[in-house]
Amino acid sequence: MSLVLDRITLTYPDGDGRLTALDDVSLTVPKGTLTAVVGPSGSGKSSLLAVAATLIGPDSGRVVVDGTDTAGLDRAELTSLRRTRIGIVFQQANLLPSLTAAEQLQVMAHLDGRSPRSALPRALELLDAVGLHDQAHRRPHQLSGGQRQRINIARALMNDPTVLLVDEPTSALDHERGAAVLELITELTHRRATATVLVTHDRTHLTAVDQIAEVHDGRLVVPSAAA
Ligand SMILES: Nc1ncnc2c1ncn2[C@@H]1O[C@H](COP(=O)(O)OP(=O)(O)OP(=O)(O)O)[C@@H](O)[C@H]1O
Repeated sequence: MSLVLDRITLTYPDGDGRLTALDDVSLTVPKGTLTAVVGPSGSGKSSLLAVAATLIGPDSGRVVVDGTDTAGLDRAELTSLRRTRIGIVFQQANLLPSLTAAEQLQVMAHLDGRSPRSALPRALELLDAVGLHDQAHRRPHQLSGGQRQRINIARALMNDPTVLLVDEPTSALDHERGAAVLELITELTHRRATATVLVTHDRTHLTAVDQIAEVHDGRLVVPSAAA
């Protein structure tokens, strides 16, 4: 099992009291499978992703990434775990305007203390995997929204993560491009054997997911096998 959320409770300060964003949530995502997290606005989807990414520590419960219980790790170890085992795709691509597509990916290696030059072959391989091998030299303003989102996905895979967390990747895309990006995420999940969690409020493209986790008011309603 690559990602296990075990009885997670998360609260935020709310006036004099606390707001419960996640209430006893348990979810297991095996390698090579895709779990969609769906639910209305404010139900707790982003909170669940942030806890899975170890960006927020829960009030209680365990987050286990690739067999490692993250509760036992200090800040530096958590940073290292995030860099090496967890790929995160945020809603907006947040690409650096002055860098080419290949350089956006090479930066990830640089952050990890490796030389960008040595990371070029992997960057090109991943750009190829997301169908952008002929766009490696282009900068963000020369690319479409769908292409930018593909770079965003390729960048998250740069350090070969076991867990891939994706937040609303299709929200800035039209229907066709959204479907293509979801197809790509599904294919990469299988090919690269990542445990992938995809947060979305849009159920239209969810035909190929392995599991749908529905969140309502911070509770997981039905973790069920997808049709
Ligand atoms: N930093 C915060 N401080 C206080 N409350 C927060 C914070 N972040 C989220 N919340 C609250 O926690 C609950 C869950 O929010 P969350 O962002 O996880 O929902 P969501 O399902 O991702 O919503 P959306 O689909 O609108 O992005 C909401 O009631 C929200 O107002």
